[in-house]
Amino acid sequence: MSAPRLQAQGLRMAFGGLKVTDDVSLSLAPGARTALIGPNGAGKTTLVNLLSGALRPQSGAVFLDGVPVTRLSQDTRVRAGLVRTFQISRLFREMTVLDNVRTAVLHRRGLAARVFQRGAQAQSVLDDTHAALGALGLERIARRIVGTLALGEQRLVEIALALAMRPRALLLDEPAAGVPQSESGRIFDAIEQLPADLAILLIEHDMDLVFRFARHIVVLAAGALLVEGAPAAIAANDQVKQIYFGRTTHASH
Ligand SMILES: Nc1ncnc2c1ncn2[C@@H]1O[C@H](COP(=O)(O)OP(=O)(O)OP(=O)(O)O)[C@@H](O)[C@H]1O
Repeated sequence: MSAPRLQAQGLRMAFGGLKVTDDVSLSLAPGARTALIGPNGAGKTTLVNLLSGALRPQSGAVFLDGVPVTRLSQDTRVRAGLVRTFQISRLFREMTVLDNVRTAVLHRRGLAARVFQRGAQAQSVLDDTHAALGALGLERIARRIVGTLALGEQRLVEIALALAMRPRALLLDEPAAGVPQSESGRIFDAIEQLPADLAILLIEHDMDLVFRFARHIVVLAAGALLVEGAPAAIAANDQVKQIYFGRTTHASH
């Protein structure tokens, strides 16, 4: 059997005495559509930081296609295909959508320093740029200045940037955060169009969006993996209702 696309094994992280990641293991196959949920403070962001390399675990390991990446920097992980988007915008607001995505393509190719030189116009760079824009339906606004776009469109550009890095595993950290509900559907329409083979781990608070997206759900509580499974099983799980929603469906007798 081939290795999982993305795997975490026994990750542990504590801040002071607080166990924020408590022996967490999870596995995403190619094409996974997995959501990571849990109440505020459950440790979701910390787990994504451990997977992406923003934090080093105190113990445990992260593997990409079976290769340990635990000791690699965030940037090296990105180049290996382990890519995240951010809750906070990292876009160049004064540049066009096209130039933002092109910069990401150049970065992946290690050509970032040459962004304003002729090499940047190389056809293959433009091809990759347009492929990422097209995948998110952004060709129409490619020449617009990012700072002038609606927030929902800016979030789509962030995903295009991540896609330009040619991810094998993509960590989507609240892709619709701060976006009006009227625009969040469009973001998830775009997410549904992402390459089928890509393994995606989504952190999302909106349960409608979680259940729309996920084929598998991982529930964290107090830093530990509480339960994981198919969406229907998670929705029916009393422990999840108790800990995540603070209630159960059991009638009291
Ligand atoms: N650098 C840090 N130093 C100390 N404590 C931290 C640090 N980062 C996170 N924590 C604590 O770890 C716990 C988990 O935080 P984390 O942000 O990972 O949870 P979360 O599930 O993403 O929460 P939310 O849904 O509110 O974003 C919280 O109690 C938080 O206060």
